[in-house]
Amino acid sequence: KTFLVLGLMGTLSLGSVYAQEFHLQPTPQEYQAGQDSVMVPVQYSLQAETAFRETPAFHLLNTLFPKGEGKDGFPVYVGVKGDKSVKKYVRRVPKQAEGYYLGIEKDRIVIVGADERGAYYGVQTLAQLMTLGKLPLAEVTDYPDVPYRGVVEGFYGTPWSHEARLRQLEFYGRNKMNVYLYGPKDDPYHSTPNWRKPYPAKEASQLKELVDKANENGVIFYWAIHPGQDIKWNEEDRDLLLKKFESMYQLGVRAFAVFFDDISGEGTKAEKQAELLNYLDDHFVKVKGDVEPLVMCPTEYNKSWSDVKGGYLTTLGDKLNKGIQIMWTGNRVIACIDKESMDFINPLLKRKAYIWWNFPVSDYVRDHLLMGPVYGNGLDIKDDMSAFVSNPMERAEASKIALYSVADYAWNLEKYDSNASWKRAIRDLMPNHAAYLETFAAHNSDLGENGHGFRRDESVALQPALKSLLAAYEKNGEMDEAAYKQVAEECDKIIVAADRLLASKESRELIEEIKPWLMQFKLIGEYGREVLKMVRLQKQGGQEFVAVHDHAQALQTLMYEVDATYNQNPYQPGVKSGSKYLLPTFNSLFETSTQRYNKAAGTTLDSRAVYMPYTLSSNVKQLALLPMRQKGKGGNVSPSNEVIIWQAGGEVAVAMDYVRTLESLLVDLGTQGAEKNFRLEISADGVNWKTVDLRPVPGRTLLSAEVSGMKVLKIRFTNVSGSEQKVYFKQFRFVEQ
Ligand SMILES: CC1=[NH+][C@H]2[C@@H](O1)O[C@H](CO)[C@@H](O)[C@@H]2O
Repeated sequence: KTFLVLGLMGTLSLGSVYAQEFHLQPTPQEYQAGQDSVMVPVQYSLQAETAFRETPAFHLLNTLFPKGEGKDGFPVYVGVKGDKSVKKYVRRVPKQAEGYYLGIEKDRIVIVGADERGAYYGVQTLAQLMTLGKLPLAEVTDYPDVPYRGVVEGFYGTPWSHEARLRQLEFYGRNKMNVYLYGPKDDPYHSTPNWRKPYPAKEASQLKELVDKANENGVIFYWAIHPGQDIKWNEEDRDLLLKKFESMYQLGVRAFAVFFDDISGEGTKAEKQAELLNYLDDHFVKVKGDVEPLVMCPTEYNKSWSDVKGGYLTTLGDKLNKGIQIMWTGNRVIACIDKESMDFINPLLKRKAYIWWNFPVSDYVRDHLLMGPVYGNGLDIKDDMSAFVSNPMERAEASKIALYSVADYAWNLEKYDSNASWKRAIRDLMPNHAAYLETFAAHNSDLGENGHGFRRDESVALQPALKSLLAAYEKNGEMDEAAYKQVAEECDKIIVAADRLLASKESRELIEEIKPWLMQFKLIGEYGREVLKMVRLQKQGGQEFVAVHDHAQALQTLMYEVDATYNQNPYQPGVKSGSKYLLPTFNSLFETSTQRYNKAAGTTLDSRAVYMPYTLSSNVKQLALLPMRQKGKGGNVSPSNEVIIWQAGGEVAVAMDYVRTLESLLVDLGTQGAEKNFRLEISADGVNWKTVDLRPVPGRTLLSAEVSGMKVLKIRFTNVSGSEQKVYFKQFRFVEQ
């Protein structure tokens, strides 16, 4: 039970305010603070075995006191169960691994770990209490629910930088996370083609530095290999893999993993995978004697991909040496973990699954940031999993909001409170801008439509006002004044928050990561402000509506430009913000108010809310209504599944809002030889046309146009065969430079 009697007397004027919000992270199993406190000592005298001085706990302790260690300092008794120096307290120490007892008394501080890492965690907790300005007379009896807690850097996309990883490892130490698994999919020495090769000198020395940093912070650095796509099940590859592990061992790595996820072919065979892992276990791990248990990620790593009757999972469960950990992402690739998930997998694996939780990873929704609370995992499964590690975003600093709460959850499941933890995570990340970061994070948490169907809540506090404002106005043109006021105030908060964060001196690495989203966020706040004015003016019928409408459209264009300029990756390019409720609501209000104004004033103001720089026109009936899609820095005409009856001379044209420069253009009519019957033309002024070559892509019906560098205002594609053509309209897509 955690009860925080914080009746710390007036002496803690500043502290007592802060103390009200004070909360140890992660939430301890048991924390009892009395009425009294002692001054934070400026010096300490160490009462410990000499061996203690070699441990990370000592190095951390030694940084906590301004005047360091001295024989007249405040006595600090610290050690692990069995040490003479702390014998008196041994009964207070929890039996769980990594547990600790921390006692703050009038004349001493006592820290006893169940083991070395427990002592380190006791010092981390002391460090947090010392920020209170005075040390409460307190007792903390604490231990983790889940044995392994931390992060697997296992995402697709730009691997974290060396500096980002160093910062992460300190963060893990502070949050009592004890594992970091290095496995970035796009590191060529982790995966195919170079998993067989040792790292080049620079990368090798950086990895050594990471291992040292991890050790300092009580973190087990797991190096993972991802050989499955091209591994041969023979002695040569097995020995090459062993040699690679040996080269990593020479760099200081003492924990190893083998990932077989996202592969096809020979490498997916369970018997072979088990044979290899057992070989490594018997001939490397057990031989070295100072290496952590092996971890493996199976090819069938989630229930929706598993075929229990096929026997893949049961083969691993039956054949893998008992000490080897097997990872699991839950019922689907992206899924929250609950009791039912664990009851499915553990019997098959014949061990507690090592949870690889795919959140806040965003490599399948790269235009979104996942800054919301960590919620949806069961609070009743602490005894069902051997680990809970999070696969984060490629934006390391932005991932810390979720990672803070993952640490909180995995340490003490029953006491976990997702919303309270989320607020603390934000304050921990930006103490001086917490309110602004919370405003931003609240509206940047959902993923948008995605292939995994995984969604998150967003704009939770504002949702009701957004909904009732929209409903009142759209259904019967009424104004819900209370909702209007709340949304208007939120727009002001959004604009201020974006500016303050963009200009902040604090956490520059975070701001640089999320800058495009902050820019987009500000534009959304300004857009919302204008749209609210439009709604008000439309009801009054004032002429000023037009000017405000045009300003709102200008903001739509600026939002489009941000989306088309930044984060242009080949998967989900662009910058989406407030995409679940905030922006859709503003867009609906924009469209409805403009349509209503047009009707009343007989005007033809453009009521399309989502800025679209490209306009389709066609005299081919079945093409005329196909929507244009803007995607990243380019556009495409939505394909049609029908057979198109394309009359002789029929054409499809795309007009740009202003002259742009093309990089590439692809057309696919689903029939060979289409380039003989159709002509592609480009115009930079809408008057003069130039025919462009259409090159068939070998073996496909795809035609590629040589347009790189061409200025374009209009594109035209015409049936010049002189007769009707029956073709498909599978692709018409261009990319700008
Ligand atoms: C175990 C596993 N392997 C893949 C898969 O989960 O999906 C993740 C999210 O796309 C991706 O980052 C990861 O590399």
